Amino acid sequence: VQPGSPSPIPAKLRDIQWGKLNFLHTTDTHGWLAGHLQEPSYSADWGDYISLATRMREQAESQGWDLLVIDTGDRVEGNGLYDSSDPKGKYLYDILKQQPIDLLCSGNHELYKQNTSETEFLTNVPNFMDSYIASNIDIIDPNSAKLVPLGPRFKKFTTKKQGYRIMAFGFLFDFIGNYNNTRVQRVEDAVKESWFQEAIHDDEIDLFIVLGHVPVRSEEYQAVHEEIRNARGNIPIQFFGGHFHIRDYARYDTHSSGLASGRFMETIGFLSIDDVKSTAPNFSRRYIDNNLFSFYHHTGLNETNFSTNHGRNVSHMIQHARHALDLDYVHGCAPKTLWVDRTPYPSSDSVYTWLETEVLPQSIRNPLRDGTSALAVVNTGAIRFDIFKGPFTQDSTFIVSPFTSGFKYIKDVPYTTAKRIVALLNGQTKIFTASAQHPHTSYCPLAPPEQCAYQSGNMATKDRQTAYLQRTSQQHGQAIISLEVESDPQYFPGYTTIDDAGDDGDDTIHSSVSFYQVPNVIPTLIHPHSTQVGEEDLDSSEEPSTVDLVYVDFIEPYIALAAKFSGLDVNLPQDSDVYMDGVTLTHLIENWIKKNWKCDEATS
Ligand SMILES: O=c1ccn([C@@H]2O[C@H](COP(=O)(O)O)[C@@H](O)[C@H]2O)c(=O)[nH]1
Repeated sequence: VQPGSPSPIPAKLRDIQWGKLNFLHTTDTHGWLAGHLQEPSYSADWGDYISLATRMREQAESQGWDLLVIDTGDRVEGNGLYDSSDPKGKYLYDILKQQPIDLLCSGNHELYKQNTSETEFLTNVPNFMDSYIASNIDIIDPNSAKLVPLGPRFKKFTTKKQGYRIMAFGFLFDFIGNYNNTRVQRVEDAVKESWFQEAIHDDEIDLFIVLGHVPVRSEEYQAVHEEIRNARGNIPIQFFGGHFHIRDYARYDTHSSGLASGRFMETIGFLSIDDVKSTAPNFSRRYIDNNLFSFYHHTGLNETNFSTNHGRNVSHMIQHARHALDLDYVHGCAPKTLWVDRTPYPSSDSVYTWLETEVLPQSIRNPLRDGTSALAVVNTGAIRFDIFKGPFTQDSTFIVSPFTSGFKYIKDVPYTTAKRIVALLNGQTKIFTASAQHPHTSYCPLAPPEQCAYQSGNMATKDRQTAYLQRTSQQHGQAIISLEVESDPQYFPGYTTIDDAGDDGDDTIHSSVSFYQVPNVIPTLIHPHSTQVGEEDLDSSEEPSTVDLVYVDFIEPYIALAAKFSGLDVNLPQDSDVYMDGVTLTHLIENWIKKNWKCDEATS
């Protein structure tokens, strides 16, 4: 663990159930290799995870069983350890590669920017060699300028102890937001390729493993499942997924299942199959809270014999990197906790309400447009994490808002049209999220990813969810999107997952936390600033007739689409301009906090 990280709180735990074949799974770690320094439940770091995998592998192998380690992508963007260095990821890749990962693949965040995907290709793929699978991603090789596979399309191997013959694939969902130096083939098309058909017809296979940065309930995985089933009947298939940042476990049939292991190093997913070759293989899943209390419990070890030298050294590497990046530097102190979706929006504890009532009105400004009102539109997915009461550090800056998008604007838009654009972006028709042809699309580009799981309505135990949601919406006037289990004062709050195997998947027995729906975008009307020195800003209670429509440039394609539907005659990007040169949402938030959140006894 990192110095200063909080000790885990002892809790009642459910055991893991070992099988002859066992897996540890991470996904959507987004640079959180130091663990959570403000949350005891998730305070273990990548070094501790290395110790866990080593100890569990030792124990499995001593019984003649196998253990495989899997990661399903989005390892970058979302934490100071990755985002605050120059170049980004200066320390991350060396730390990541310390864990012997047996199978890994790319997420969408590895592909948003040219330099990220090129680093993936030139550094991370070689670090993991043939374990890195890219079944549907190509990249323009920066050396040859040729389009080549990002990594091998599949991996065939035999497990060390049981000798299971495995064929593994590694997919990315049908992502369309990648930079133009990469090509993502639709999964539904990739499975029709001859290399895939040959691979699934290989007779010398006991088990297929499909890993992917793909939600476990998705059209993409349905297509892979169907293709393998059609070719190979009842052969066991184990899927590992991610992207929606949720814990989830789907049973597709008696011989296949899919595990999703959360986000941000909160969860280490465990899965076992016993026995792959039997007529009725038994699958067992567990979502392990990422802390030493859980790790000691599941290995039967303790603080004197759990950590390996290698694990401890990696914790030191992380500590050194955090120190070099000055991640503990305090910019200010939050007077209270602000939540992404653990409180209704709008409300005084919502990070979005804080943004739209305080940060944006006081920070969005273009002196050249001082006489004009602005409607600032920020996508809710641009905010990645909660802000906890207390010190707001250099690390927190990137945890909350890691992206490098600036602000652009369309000038002099009729205010009614601007409001219509916002309404469309937030619309129930879901034209920007899902369509009639693809109601369960994995791509929902505006809101935080966990919201997409709820938007697509494609969750476990749907009937129970629906009944519950109807009841709670009536009670609270706003949709709550998680199920509550009985709350019990002897438990502290945390994940209480309901999946296709029931409600006993989490290792730690928690009391439940409610999650609420948030819109795709939040609009903030900013009244004109005075152009005269010393004059007060104009106070306008009246609605403006026109506004500058200001937005984070990441959402420009969706603004363009909504503008078209709203009858606004603009051609983007030609008709838009930079609103605040070189300023990102991250800068705005950091500067506002420096000015407004002083540390004193009450807040630090
Ligand atoms: O530059 C960016 C990139 C992404 N976003 C937001 O993030 C989600 C995707 O998050 P995942 O971790 O891949 O699930 C996307 O929907 C956007 O809302 C962003 O705002 N800016």
